[in-house]
Amino acid sequence: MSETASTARAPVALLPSLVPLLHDWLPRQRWFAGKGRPVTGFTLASVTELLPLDTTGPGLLHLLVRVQQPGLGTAAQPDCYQLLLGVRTSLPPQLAPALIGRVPDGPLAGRTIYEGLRDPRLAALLLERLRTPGPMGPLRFSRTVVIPEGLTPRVLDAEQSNSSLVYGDAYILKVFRRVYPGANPDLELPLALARAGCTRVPAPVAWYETGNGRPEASTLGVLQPFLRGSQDGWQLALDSLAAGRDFTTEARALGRATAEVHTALADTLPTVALGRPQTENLVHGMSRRLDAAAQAVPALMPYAPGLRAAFEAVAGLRSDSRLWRAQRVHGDLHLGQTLRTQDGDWSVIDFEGEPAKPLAERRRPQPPVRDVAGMLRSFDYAARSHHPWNPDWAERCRDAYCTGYAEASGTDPRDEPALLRAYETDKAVYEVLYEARHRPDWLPVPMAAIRRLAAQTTTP
Ligand SMILES: Nc1ncnc2c1ncn2[C@@H]1O[C@H](COP(=O)(O)OP(=O)(O)O)[C@@H](O)[C@H]1O
Ligand SMILES: O=P(O)(O)O[C@H]1O[C@H](CO)[C@@H](O[C@H]2O[C@H](CO)[C@@H](O)[C@H](O)[C@H]2O)[C@H](O)[C@H]1O
Repeated sequence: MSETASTARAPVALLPSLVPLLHDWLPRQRWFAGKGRPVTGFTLASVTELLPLDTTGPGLLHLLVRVQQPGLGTAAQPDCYQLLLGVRTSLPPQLAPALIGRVPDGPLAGRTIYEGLRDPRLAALLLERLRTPGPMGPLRFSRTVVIPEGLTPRVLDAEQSNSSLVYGDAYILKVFRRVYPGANPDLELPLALARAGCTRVPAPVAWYETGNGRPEASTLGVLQPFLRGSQDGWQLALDSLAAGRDFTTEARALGRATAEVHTALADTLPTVALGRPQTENLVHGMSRRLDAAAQAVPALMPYAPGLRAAFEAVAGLRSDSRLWRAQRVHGDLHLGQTLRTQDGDWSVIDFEGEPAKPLAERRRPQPPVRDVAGMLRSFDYAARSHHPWNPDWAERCRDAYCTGYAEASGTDPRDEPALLRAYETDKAVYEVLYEARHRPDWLPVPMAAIRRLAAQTTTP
C-alpha cells in the first residue's frame, strides 16, 4: 500500500478535523484489533472520494487510516483500517444509529460523519463501483461476471471481524476492516478453489483493492454469491444441543467437506514437506504465542508448563524420518465459518485466517490438521456454551468429524495425536487471548480446554 496519501480529489487536509471523532468511535468497533492499548495518533494512508462531497446530498469518503498505539515494536507498522465514511449536512432519523459525530472544524466543519455502509444510498454506490470495474484514484475495482444493477443493500448485523453487506439476497460483500499489504487469503483461496472446480466455497465475483494489481496491493473487499436460506454451523450445533439431538451426521459431513477443500487446495497451490528446521520453527511459534498470551492473560501462567509439553512432544517426534506435508489451509476454521445450504450441503467461508496474525504467517503452508484442530475446538465451544454442559455431545461430534475427514481424504487426523493435540492447544491459547480482548464473558470456555489440555500432556 502506498505510504503517501493519495486522493481522487478529496482534501487530504481533512484528517485532523476527523481525529477527535475517530478517537472516540474507532476503538469501540468490534473489528478494532488494538483493544486494550490507547490510541495515540492517526495517519492517512489514502483517501478517496467515492461520492463527491458537495452540500446537496451525501458524500462517501474511503479512508485507509493508520492507528498509532504504544506497545508495538519500533519496526512494526501501525495497524491500518479501512473506513467508509458518509458525510451529510444533517442525518435523517433512520441513520441515527450510524452516527460517528459532527466535524468541529476544518474543510468539513459542521458536517455530520457517519458509518457509510449503513446508508443504503452509499452501500448501493459501492456495488455500482464493483459492477463497473476499473481504477478510481488509488483504488481498483475488478469483477469476473456481470452483476445485475439495482440490488437492494442491507448490512449484516452479525458480530464479526469485518463488515458485510447483502445485496438483494443475491450477493454478499465483505469489507475488510484491518488491511494488510498483499492479497488477502479470503480472496486468493476462494479464487484458487473456484479455478480448481471446488464448489464447497462461494466463488468471488468481484473485489476491490489498493494500487494497480501490484503484488503488494491490499485486498479491501470481496463480493461473492449469497447462500440464501443457509444456516451457519454454530447455530445448528446450538440448536442440536438445545433439542438434545444428535449432530454426528452433520459433523461427519463437515469432516468430509473440510477434507475436500484441503484436497483441492493441495492440488491447486504449492505444498511443502516439513523438515526438522520447519518443524522446530512451528513448535517455536506455538511456544512464542503461548508466552505472549500468558503475558496478556495471567490466568494462563499456571498451565504454561503443561501446555508447552504438548508443543515439545511434537518437536520430539521429529526423530522419526516421517515428514509432515504442509499446504495452504483455511487458518481459522470453526463452526461459524460453515454454512449448511438449502440442499443440505456444507459450504466453507471466511478464508482470512486468524485476524490477529500477520498476513505473511497466515499465507504460509501449514499442516492441514491445524484446521481440523480448529473445528474440534469448536465442538467443544458449542458444548461448553450450552447449559448443562454436554461433554459427550462434543466427543461424539469430534469423532464423527475425524471419521468424515478420513473418509474423504484417506488421512485420519487421529493417527497423529501429538500434532493434533499441539494444534488444539495452540488454538485454545489463541482463543484465550481472543476472548480476553473481544468477549471477556466467554473466557471460561477456552480456559476449560486449557485446563484439560495442560493436564493431558502430563498424563503418561
Ligand atoms: N456466501 C455467504 N452466504 C450467506 N451468508 C454468508 C456468506 N458469507 C458470509 N455469510 C454470513 O456472514 C457472516 C460473516 O462472514 P465472515 O466471512 O465469517 O466474516 P468475518 O470475517 O467478519 O467473521 C457469516 O457468519 C455468515 O453468516
Ligand atoms: O469468525 P471470525 O473470523 O471473526 O473469528 C474470530 O471470532 C470467532 C468468534 O466469533 C472466534 O471463534 C471462537 O468462538 C466461536 C463461537 O463463537 C467458536 O465456534 C470457535 O471455535 C472459537 O474459536 C475465532 O477464534 C476468532 O478468530
